[in-house]
Amino acid sequence: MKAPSRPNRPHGPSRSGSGGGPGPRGPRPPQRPAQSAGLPARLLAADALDRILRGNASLEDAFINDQGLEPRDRALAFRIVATALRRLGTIRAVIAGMLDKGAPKSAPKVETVLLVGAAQILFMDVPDHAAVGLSVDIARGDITTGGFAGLINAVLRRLTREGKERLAAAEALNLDTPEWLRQRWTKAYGAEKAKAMCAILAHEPALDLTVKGDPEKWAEALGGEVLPTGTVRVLQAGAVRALPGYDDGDWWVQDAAAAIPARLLGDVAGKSVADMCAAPGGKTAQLAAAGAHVTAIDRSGQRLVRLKENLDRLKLKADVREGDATSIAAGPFDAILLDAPCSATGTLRRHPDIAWAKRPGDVGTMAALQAKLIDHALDLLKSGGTLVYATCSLEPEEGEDQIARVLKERTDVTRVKITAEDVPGIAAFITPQGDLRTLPCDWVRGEPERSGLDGFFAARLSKR
Ligand SMILES: C[S@@+](CC[C@H](N)C(=O)[O-])C[C@H]1O[C@@H](n2cnc3c(N)ncnc32)[C@H](O)[C@@H]1O
Repeated sequence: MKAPSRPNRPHGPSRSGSGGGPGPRGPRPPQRPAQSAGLPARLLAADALDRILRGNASLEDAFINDQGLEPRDRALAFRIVATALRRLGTIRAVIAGMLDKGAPKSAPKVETVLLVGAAQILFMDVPDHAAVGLSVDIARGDITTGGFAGLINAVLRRLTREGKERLAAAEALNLDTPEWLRQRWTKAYGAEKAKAMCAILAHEPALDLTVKGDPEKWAEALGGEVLPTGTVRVLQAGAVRALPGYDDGDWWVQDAAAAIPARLLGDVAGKSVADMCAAPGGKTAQLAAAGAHVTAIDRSGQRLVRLKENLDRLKLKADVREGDATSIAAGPFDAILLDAPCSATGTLRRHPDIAWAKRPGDVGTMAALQAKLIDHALDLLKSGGTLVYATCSLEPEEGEDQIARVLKERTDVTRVKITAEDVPGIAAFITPQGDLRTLPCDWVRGEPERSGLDGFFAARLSKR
């Protein structure tokens, strides 16, 4: 069963995977080829996955050191790792069922190589012999895993034969979303929504783009469709940088939900607007493209480098400032967008690593920081100015509860209810209180890969 990831044919090896008769631990691993065309992508995938699972790297950061790799190989490596992370609980259960003593503890990278191979065999349209053979090649090329090449070969070959039944049994256990998150979502949104959210997280999301010009034109050029909010959604066509319009700065990657908050500030042309937690700059770009004088603030210098690169590519301008938004001296501003740092549990479709990196305590830690950020943002706002607060979190402590607190504590602040007229297509996301709440399972648009959007919360406040 090769599902539910989207088809992906790597330009891979032609090796047969046959390696002679069985050895003491099962079939002998295939002979190592002189050069396998698909190997660089798998090596990068194994290295990145290892750094995520054992080095606490984020999915994004794990792919920073990929210089020199073909964009096509990089894109394939990324999809392998994202698939392995998206289905981590299930794949681990399947592998555990085939290893009496579990993966060797003395060589943790063996598990990584098995995960990389299993993700391809179970969920991607990669020929089985390529997935097995290249995993064995990775093992042989690493001193810590070389001695386990036979084991890896045997497990993965068995998986090609028995994967379907083993997958069905493991999938029934719902292991791909950590239990603490399932419980939280059930409490906040009910069992049915929580189940639907977990279900959509198993699927690779489409590529969402915010375009500078006419969305219809770009949807046609990229083979995508225009969503009700104006985002262009494309079933991913490989490397993003190779798509038409990238080099010319005609669009940028931004989830459909992430594109809504900046628009809740209304017409910002000519206004002074602070983007308080701005990097890597998706919302700064929206504000600048809408004609605002943007001050883009972020505490991370490294992330601001990316913001500047993004603005340069898009030919947009902002006053970029490195600083702590809980205390920075700036403004006052006509309007402020506070896209606050958060647990990011709304973005698991695109960042499946987050599900395994976060801990329950992170929600409270982020909520405390958000409260400080909101208070300072309000202080930097002109009287009569508008603040839009947003987080890509599904946790009420980082959304609804923040607004309830601020409205209770500050008499100089009122909620300006979000309405369906603010942004086309958002009516279904407006809460009874007049805030915005999207869930990953919203927007069912045919097959799951075309559906869904990030989980976001947004509220609009005005300072008297
Ligand atoms: C959700 S991301 C922002 C995404 C960005 N608005 C966009 O659309 O591309 C949160 C950002 O907050 C920044 N951040 C975290 N704590 C901060 C603080 N105290 N002051 C300023 N920025 C902070 C992080 O470095 C990160 O770039």
